[in-house]
Amino acid sequence: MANTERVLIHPAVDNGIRKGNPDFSGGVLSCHCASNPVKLRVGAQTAHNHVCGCTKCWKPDGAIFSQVAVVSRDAVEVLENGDKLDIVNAQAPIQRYRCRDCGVHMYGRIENRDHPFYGLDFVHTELSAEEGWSAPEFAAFVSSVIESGVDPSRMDGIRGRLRELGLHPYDTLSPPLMDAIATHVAKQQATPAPAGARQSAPPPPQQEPASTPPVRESESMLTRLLNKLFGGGRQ
Ligand SMILES: N[C@@H](CCC(=O)N[C@@H](CS)C(=O)NCC(=O)O)C(=O)O
Ligand SMILES: [Zn+2]
Repeated sequence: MANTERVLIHPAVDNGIRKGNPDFSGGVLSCHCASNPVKLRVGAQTAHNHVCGCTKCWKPDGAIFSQVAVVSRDAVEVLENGDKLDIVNAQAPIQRYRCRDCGVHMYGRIENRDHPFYGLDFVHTELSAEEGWSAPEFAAFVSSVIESGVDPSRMDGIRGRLRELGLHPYDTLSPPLMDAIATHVAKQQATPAPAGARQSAPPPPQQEPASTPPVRESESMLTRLLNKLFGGGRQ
């Protein structure tokens, strides 16, 4: 059993996860500036809150993970000091708006209408004083923390701590979100499913190795899907 003592994930979850309030209807997020903070109204409850280990999502000082949720873009409104916002990377699938003074990311927006998550903005609800925001449900892009400098030898402890907290660790997104993405991409491409995939029952065991899809082919399909969604140059 890996030692999960002193493994810090994110301040919002390290002391246990607070339940969300289903009747909660939003609040105001502020950046970390002591004067003239950027303020953002998020006028609805968030969904799919999770911790993310990727290098792109904003993390508070000392945290290995970010905490990030989605909300309809219609519910997001910059209230004050919006002139301090810069886009971190205008080419990224998610355009993250950051306060140029304190570095806090206020929201991430997708402008590509073909993206499966178009219409949803990404927000860090810990930036709000209100309580009742949807609780984090899982951990995404866990292996990616290594890209931020975490020693690979710590991964068992980190995954163990996430499980203790009830945040199942995934190296991309959770299965429901990956399924939603794949469904969107399949509809967009209108690719006819292979005959075997259309069967409702599993096909009988194959005798001929040649009838199994070649590994390289299925790898490249997955790679194309991941690149389309998250950008980057996966091989
Ligand atoms: N291993 C990469 C993963 C980056 C990644 O794909 N992040 C996901 C989760 S936030 C994404 O949707 N990225 C799109 C973007 O950053 O615009 C990293 O850590 O930088
Ligand atoms: Zn992320």
